[in-house]
Amino acid sequence: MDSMIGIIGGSGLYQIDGLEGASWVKVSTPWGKPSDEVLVGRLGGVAMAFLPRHGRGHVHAPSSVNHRANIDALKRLGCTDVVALSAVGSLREDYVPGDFVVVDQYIDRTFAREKSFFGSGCVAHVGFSHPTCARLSGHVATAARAAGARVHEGATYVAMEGPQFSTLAESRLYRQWGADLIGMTGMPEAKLAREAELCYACLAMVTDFDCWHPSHGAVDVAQVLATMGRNAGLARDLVTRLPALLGPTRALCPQGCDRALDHAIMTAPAMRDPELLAKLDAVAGRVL
Ligand SMILES: CSC[C@H]1O[C@H](OP(=O)(O)O)[C@H](O)[C@@H]1O
Ligand SMILES: Nc1ncnc2[nH]cnc12
Repeated sequence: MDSMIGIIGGSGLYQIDGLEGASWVKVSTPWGKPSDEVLVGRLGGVAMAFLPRHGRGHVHAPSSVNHRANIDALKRLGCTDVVALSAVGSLREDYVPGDFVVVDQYIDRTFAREKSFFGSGCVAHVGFSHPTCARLSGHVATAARAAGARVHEGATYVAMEGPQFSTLAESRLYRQWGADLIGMTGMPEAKLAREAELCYACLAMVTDFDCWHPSHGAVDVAQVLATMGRNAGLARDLVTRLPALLGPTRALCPQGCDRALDHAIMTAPAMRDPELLAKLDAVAGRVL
């Protein structure tokens, strides 16, 4: 199968450079509008698609990002792999602003978002014990190191609703839970990518110490933007290294991300809602 790499850019990363034949493409989805048009092109012989999560100019708040439309649009364009870039606060002493961290677990504290493509009329339960793709995450770590970043592999990301930053009590609680990083957008993006059978990896860029650290002031947007400003070049550089690592064609995912729906759908074929099935054409067409 041909590879196509989708990149979701987070706060401070609203475009990438170097795509050959690049153009912004409007993608319609049955789930509404994606955050923006998608920048589609090729790099090193591999197709790539870039979508800024908050839209160019940062117009969508964390709770109003249409993650279903974003993931559907990338799947519909033919993406096989999705790399999500995210600004995060660190909940650990040893993950400092400027570090890059490959996420491998999540705690979902969001509550005001659509979290599934499925529902009444077509019920599905995908496995999610390992929410990211280990193969893709490995390539992302390699690319980030090659670009010169300090990289940590394996971290738990707590996704909060926002848009306000956390209270001190919450920040301390998340540390006690064993969370390493905090952000507002990792969920339900990762859940939806799994439902859409996409290999998904998240590279988090530490911008601050949230508010728990006794020797650092509480996070504010100025801090996040200042760190992102220093890191955006690194982020763009590592993205250009991914095609050579993934290659133009791709073997089946060893972890089965690309077959997540094989045994997930519960609703009897005769009882499925044709309207919902039509909306699931890109996400679940393989098994419906
Ligand atoms: C500008 S700080 C809060 C904002 O930054 C992060 O966004 P993203 O994950 O898209 O990089 C965080 O989740 C909040 O949305
Ligand atoms: N401290 C923090 N909390 C939530 N989201 C963030 N994004 C960047 N820093 C953050």
